[in-house]
Amino acid sequence: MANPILSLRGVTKRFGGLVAVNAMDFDVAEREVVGLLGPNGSGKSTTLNLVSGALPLTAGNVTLWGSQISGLPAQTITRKGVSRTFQLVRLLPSMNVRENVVAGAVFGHRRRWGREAHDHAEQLLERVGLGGKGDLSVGQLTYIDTKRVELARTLASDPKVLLLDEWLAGLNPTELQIGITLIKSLRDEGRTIILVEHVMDAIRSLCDRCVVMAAGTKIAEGTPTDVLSDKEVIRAYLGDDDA
Ligand SMILES: Nc1ncnc2c1ncn2[C@@H]1O[C@H](COP(=O)(O)OP(=O)(O)OP(=O)(O)O)[C@@H](O)[C@H]1O
Repeated sequence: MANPILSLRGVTKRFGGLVAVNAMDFDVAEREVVGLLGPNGSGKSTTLNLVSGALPLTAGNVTLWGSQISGLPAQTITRKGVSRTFQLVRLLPSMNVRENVVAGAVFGHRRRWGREAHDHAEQLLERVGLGGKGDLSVGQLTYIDTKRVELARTLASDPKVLLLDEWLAGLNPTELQIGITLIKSLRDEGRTIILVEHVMDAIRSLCDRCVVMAAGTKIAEGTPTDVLSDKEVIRAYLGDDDA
């Protein structure tokens, strides 16, 4: 791929005797939406953790615009423009919606304080469809709205590369459509997105390309239609007994 924004080469993570991520290689182009797929335990979240710097690599490297980011502290990687959401929404229940977003903004490449932080949080809330809800306590929010707060926090650092870890999981069909539209709009404003996702409708309508993992290893890469009809992918999802 010419000029990828993000590249993984030989990315490997061992936990004791377990190779959770095994020599993963793939590139992501600017403004591309790439789905990271695979059965439970195949190493998808760990791969996101290696890219975001939440976990150190055992081997290999990750580059952003050609310069190595693996090995840097997670906050530095965030400041360089790579930011992630978490599978379990991590909001602070003692803070209101706006304060939760401001708390997330502390790690951005530009730090903001006081009025500026407040106004920036309002813009982010507007951006994710929560305009006017900044004063609510997070306990008053619907499920999709907690996901929106999580997304607003992640957007606070204005990431070029956004890593979404099952951000659409648990949404009802109506919310899912809203969520898909929101992710598309983030791509349309110039962001590059890697998403770990199990919801096939979302994968088909969002992803330009998918990388499929099984037992830590990349087993397929291509368009959603191609990988979802790939024999090895089907076997990995169904398990050997059913193939
Ligand atoms: N901190 C850790 N210590 C030890 N083993 C871990 C750790 N994190 C993940 N693993 C193991 O690594 C493997 C890959 O896990 P990972 O969470 O990356 O898979 P996944 O594809 O994201 O799964 P899911 O779809 O269920 O979220 C699993 O066997 C898991 O038990």
